[in-house]
Amino acid sequence: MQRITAATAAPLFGTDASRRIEQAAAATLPPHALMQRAGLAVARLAMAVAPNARTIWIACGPGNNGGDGLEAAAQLQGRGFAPVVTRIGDDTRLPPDARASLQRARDAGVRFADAPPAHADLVLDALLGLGAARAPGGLMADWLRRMHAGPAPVLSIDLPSGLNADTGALSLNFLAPAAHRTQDARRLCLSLLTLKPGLFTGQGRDAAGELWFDDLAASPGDVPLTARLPGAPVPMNRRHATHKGSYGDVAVVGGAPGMAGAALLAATAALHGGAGRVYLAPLDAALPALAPTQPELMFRRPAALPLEDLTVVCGCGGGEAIRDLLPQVLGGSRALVLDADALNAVAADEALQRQLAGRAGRPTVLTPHPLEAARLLGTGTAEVQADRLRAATELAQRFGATVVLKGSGTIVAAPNQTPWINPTGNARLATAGTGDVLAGMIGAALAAGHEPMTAAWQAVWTHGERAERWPAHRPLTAGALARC
Ligand SMILES: NC(=O)C1=CN([C@@H]2O[C@H](COP(=O)(O)OP(=O)(O)OC[C@H]3O[C@@H](n4cnc5c(N)ncnc54)[C@H](OP(=O)(O)O)[C@@H]3O)[C@@H](O)[C@H]2O)[C@@H](O)CC1
Ligand SMILES: Nc1ncnc2c1ncn2[C@@H]1O[C@H](COP(=O)(O)OP(=O)(O)O)[C@@H](O)[C@H]1O
Ligand SMILES: [K+]
Repeated sequence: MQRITAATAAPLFGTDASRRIEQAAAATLPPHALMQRAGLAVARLAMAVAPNARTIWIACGPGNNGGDGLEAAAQLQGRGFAPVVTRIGDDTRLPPDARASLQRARDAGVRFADAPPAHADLVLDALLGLGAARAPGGLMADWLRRMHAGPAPVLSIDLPSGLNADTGALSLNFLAPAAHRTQDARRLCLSLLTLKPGLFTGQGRDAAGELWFDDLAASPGDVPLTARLPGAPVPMNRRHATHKGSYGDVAVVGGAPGMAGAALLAATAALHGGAGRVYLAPLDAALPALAPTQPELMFRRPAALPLEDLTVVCGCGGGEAIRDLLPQVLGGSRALVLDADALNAVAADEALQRQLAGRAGRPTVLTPHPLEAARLLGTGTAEVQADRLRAATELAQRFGATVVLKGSGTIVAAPNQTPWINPTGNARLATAGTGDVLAGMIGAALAAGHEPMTAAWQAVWTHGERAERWPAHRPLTAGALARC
């Protein structure tokens, strides 16, 4: 069993892939062995979380997720704990593994109750796992809301019940409204057999909490991955015999009147991200040609940039004015990061879309937030958020570019490659300008010579990790994030 952290590199398997792995593993093992391993893993983690627990409420559902809970109940009872099991479902329809575990729990003397105990020191959510087919309702919904509103830690078995393993969409939102979050009890999830993408994106991170993994000693074999966790980037090795030209030139094009700050943030981030030289080409011609707090930045007119030598970060604070420059930028830039207003302009113009797709082969990274992604796909934000992996992959395929779909569990996708899901970052990043900082950081990584997917995930990982390291009592600003 291992704790999953930001530094964990691991394959992720969606529902179908996880089921294939489970079937292959079960075929080589004695009957019920996998569920016994699952129950033991759950019991071990439960004992570590609440070693002095007097009452452990285990809420079991009608399928094999419930079976894992029953197996854990038997294990805990045998170790001197006092689990109380409440169950939903019809005994005659229990799958064989779960039925065997029900018998073991009964044989061990586990207490079964019709209603949850009035007080529990730990709760195990074994209601639904991979088989969640619709939103929990009735008694199941009541129990889920009750366990997540209470003071006891909640350990979800395999998945928080109702969380879609593929998308991270939560069919019953049992999370307290954001303003009440300081009162949340500890939340944990022990993912079994495989790690699932939905745990890392959408509502998955909030629903799961602290994440643990046990592979039940089963190998994924040759089942294709659905996505990956990247692990921590290895810092770039700067050789002594290098110079500023070795780390590439970034030019930021953006900053229409009233929005100069966005371009300045991106340029600052590119500089602090290690670019050899950074140019700032504001769209507001009235701007002074110097940023006094950032004298390293060199100001140029957009038309004077030698695009074919540059990594261009385009769009930050670009407003409407960016549209007229896009044909040149798309056609000429050696490497390109398209953000914000540049993405909106592309979304509104089919000629620009064709030009963007025509860059295939030249490094290109698009950094939409969900609304920008929705505009590019011609759909709505809710549809994008309902399946972030699919939205990012579809955009990457459509435009032949690397796509960074921002938000909790940022997705990095590229044509015909397994997507990455970024595990770092938090809601302190929900402040104006942090996206501009990310675009600048990706620009610096591209300019240093990383291929686009690597440049993107490394910058996204680092950007999120900076927010996690930021002291809890100090608000994070985009300017500070750019200078970390
Ligand atoms: N076999 C093994 O050895 C191992 C199995 N493992 C474990 O098995 C889990 C997968 O088990 P599973 O396939 O039985 O699915 P599960 O999540 O229990 O749910 C299916 C049941 O729920 C029902 N149902 C669905 N939605 C509902 C709703 N909203 N409200 C009410 N009911 C609802 C659905 O009914 P139906 O849709 O048919 O009406 C069906 O009865 C996996 O996540 C892992 O924990 C692993 O530990 C490895 C070892
Ligand atoms: N709740 C959150 N959890 C993790 N990352 C977040 C969260 N909110 C925002 N971010 C990150 O902050 C950045 C915001 O970018 P964006 O929406 O473009 O903002 P802006 O346009 O103000 O710069 C993205 O990298 C996004 O992934
Ligand atoms: K569960």
